[in-house]
Amino acid sequence: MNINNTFRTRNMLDQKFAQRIAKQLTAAISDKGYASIAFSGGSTPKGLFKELSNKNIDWSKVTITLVDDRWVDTQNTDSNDRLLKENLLQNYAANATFFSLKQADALTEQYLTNLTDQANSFLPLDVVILGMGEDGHTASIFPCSAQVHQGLDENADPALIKVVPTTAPYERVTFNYAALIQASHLYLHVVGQSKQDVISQALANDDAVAMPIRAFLQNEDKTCNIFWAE
Ligand SMILES: O=C(O)[C@H](O)[C@@H](O)[C@H](O)[C@H](O)COP(=O)(O)O
Repeated sequence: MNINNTFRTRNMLDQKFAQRIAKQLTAAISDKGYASIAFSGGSTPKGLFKELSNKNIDWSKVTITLVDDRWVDTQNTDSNDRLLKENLLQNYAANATFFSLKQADALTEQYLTNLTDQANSFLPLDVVILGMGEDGHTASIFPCSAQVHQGLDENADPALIKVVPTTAPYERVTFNYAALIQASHLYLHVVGQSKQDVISQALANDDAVAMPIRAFLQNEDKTCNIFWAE
């Protein structure tokens, strides 16, 4: 099931979304003593990051990570790691623990096994914020990649996997569907009319391999909250 939260402006969306997330992280901390959240990269979430960084919650109890990252140096302007450090891990949120997906130079199976083992210390995530490309990819589960079935496998163990898209640059590291769908609070954050049209296309049939976002929007047991502004 999907709940649509539509806003007149991106700034209003960012403000309301940051309030909602801060409340849910605080509730998780009071419930179990800690909280974990995974953000998407790309251009959409920058305003949200800035709003959230100024929320005065107990960030020292929060682990922040990414749903995916490009396998580039963390100083590269295309690095989601860099995007998060420059825009979210500032102000109050600087006190959070950041779990980077780029912790080595070589992207090997052993690295991914070790990274998954480390991530298991904070899985399942309390909050996951997905983005979406025009092709219906989400995280780095790309329809064009040879790893799309692996990424969408609902029977897989929650894991971080390697994906090599053919329609986007860089090798990627991404949490798989099995890890992301376990989130207590699942969101899709998109802006602009073209993304709204992609969502309509995604809801028109159930072929998740063609549009991986479908696996999240059409999961019968998990509500996906769509936050959208023009
Ligand atoms: O690393 C990434 O690029 C993201 O995690 C990816 O899934 C992103 O959310 C979409 O591609 C939307 O990107 P925009 O916000 O730039 O449209």
